[in-house]
Amino acid sequence: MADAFLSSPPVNKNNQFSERWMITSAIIVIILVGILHSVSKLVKRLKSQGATAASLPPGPRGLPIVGYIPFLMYNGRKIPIHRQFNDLAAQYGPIFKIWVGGQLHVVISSPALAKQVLRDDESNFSGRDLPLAIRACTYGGLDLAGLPMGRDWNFMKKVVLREVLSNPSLDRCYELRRSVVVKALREVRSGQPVGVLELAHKMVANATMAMTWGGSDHGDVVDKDKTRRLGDEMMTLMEQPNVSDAFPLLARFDLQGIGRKAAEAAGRFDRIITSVIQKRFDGEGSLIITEEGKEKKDLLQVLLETRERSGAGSSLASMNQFKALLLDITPGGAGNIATVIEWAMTELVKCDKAMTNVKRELDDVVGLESLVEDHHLKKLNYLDAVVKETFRLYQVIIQRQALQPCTIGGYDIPKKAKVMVNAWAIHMDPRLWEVPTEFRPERFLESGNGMMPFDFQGSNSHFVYIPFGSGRRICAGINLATRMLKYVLASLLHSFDWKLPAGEGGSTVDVSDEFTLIIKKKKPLTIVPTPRLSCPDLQA
Ligand code: HEM
Repeated sequence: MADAFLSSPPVNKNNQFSERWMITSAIIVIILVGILHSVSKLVKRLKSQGATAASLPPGPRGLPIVGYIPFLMYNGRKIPIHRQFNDLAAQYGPIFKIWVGGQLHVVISSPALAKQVLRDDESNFSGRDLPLAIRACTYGGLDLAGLPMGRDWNFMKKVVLREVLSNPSLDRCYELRRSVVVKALREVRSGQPVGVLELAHKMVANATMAMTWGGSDHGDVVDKDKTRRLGDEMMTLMEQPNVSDAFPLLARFDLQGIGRKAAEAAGRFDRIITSVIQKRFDGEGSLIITEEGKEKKDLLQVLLETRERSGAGSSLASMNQFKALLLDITPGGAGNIATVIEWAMTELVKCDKAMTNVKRELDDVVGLESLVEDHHLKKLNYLDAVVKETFRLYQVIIQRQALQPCTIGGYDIPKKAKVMVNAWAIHMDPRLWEVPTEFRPERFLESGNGMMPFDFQGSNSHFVYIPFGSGRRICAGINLATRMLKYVLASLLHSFDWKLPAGEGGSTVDVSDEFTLIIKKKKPLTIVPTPRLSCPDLQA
């Protein structure tokens, strides 16, 4: 972040130093004034809500004004935030606080307290404090993840769960994702190293776009690669730490330029989505007729028909909310899925036993003469366990905001405090999981320990397993995420044998991670494919 402050362009070599010094000093003064103002406002707010420092959760001392930011960012070891929070929980307990600039963050690391936040007291913890870049990219927070829980959110969530991303709707657009995935498999060359994240991202993002609005294969409206790159650009901006988020008074200065860049990228994305929707209103490209003569609807078509039925033009059905929802699906959801695929492949190339088991199951269920198809997925139990175990190891922090002052675990939580459930810490707790750091898909196949079977809702595992959050604000894309992830992962594993490049062994694979909005692999996984199917579909 410091670099961003100091990187104003030099005008003249001779006075470069004094120019920089003046700009830097000016920025520092603005920051200090802004920070002091934010802090004094916050102290007043806390006092007015009756929360005293003594009744807040315990936590590490930060520095005046900036709070704990320097320790999180410059601790010399670059430890990702989910791991730092886990270390702090070991010191301060399952609920602790830190100040990030003028903002109070409360971090939760136990199933019982997660249940209170996500389920028992969910309407109070249903807020989301959106970073400015996310607001800029989602029409001011109009996407489903950003909308406050209320009439519009209820309507949109119902539309998504019952119509757009329901299983029947995803069945209807299977051909659209299949054609993209098969095309990408055909492009994989035997013996040539493949960057797994890049390939998975291309497959998932293009397939998601094809499912969502038909893509360029069906209507020549959108250049898929260009749109995917634009989506990446937006995601990168959303993930960047922004000083304006920690010190809202500085937001108007947009010191890092993140707000401006995000608004500009969002404008370009909006033009794409608007042109796609306009074509639909003009009656173009709404239905796809497959080779078997069946009509298939893409997700946008389902969305527009639902909007029509619900009375188009009402505030509930505001067009920007619908457009923002498309952004949740792609690029938002697609990026998450590709990241989890890279983690799953990483664990499998490291673990011969799991790789052998998953391949044996694919051979039994699918056979070496066929590609994986959607209908096979329900029978792939070991693959299901691999996916669940990958979610356990690489899941993330669930972010909410308190809408009213309240208490958790006996501590006061003031209104507007950011409440973060560190799902990763819960998934890694040795009191809850046997050898939690080990990749062991079998733990999701076993039964009889009183907590099985694990699902993705949180409640039947007593909040020990919460990769998609829980309660009414639970992830809206579970169906799409799990079906797409299993389909792409199974297709890659069944179509090719994957080996590490010469000289690398399973034990040497780098598994270091970093936290942005999700847990990402720091060093991309590169592996080498050898075809294993005698299947005409793969011969282009
Ligand atoms: C690997 C895949 C994914 C993971 C691990 C994941 C995880 C999550 C988590 C942890 C939350 C917060 C839930 C809470 O606050 O309790 C969430 C919310 C959400 N996710 Fe996902 N997600 C994934 C994929 C997707 C996809 C593909 C979509 C596509 C539509 C999606 C759409 C959403 C939306 C709209 C919300 C906000 C729901 C609300 O606030 O009501 N996610 N997701």
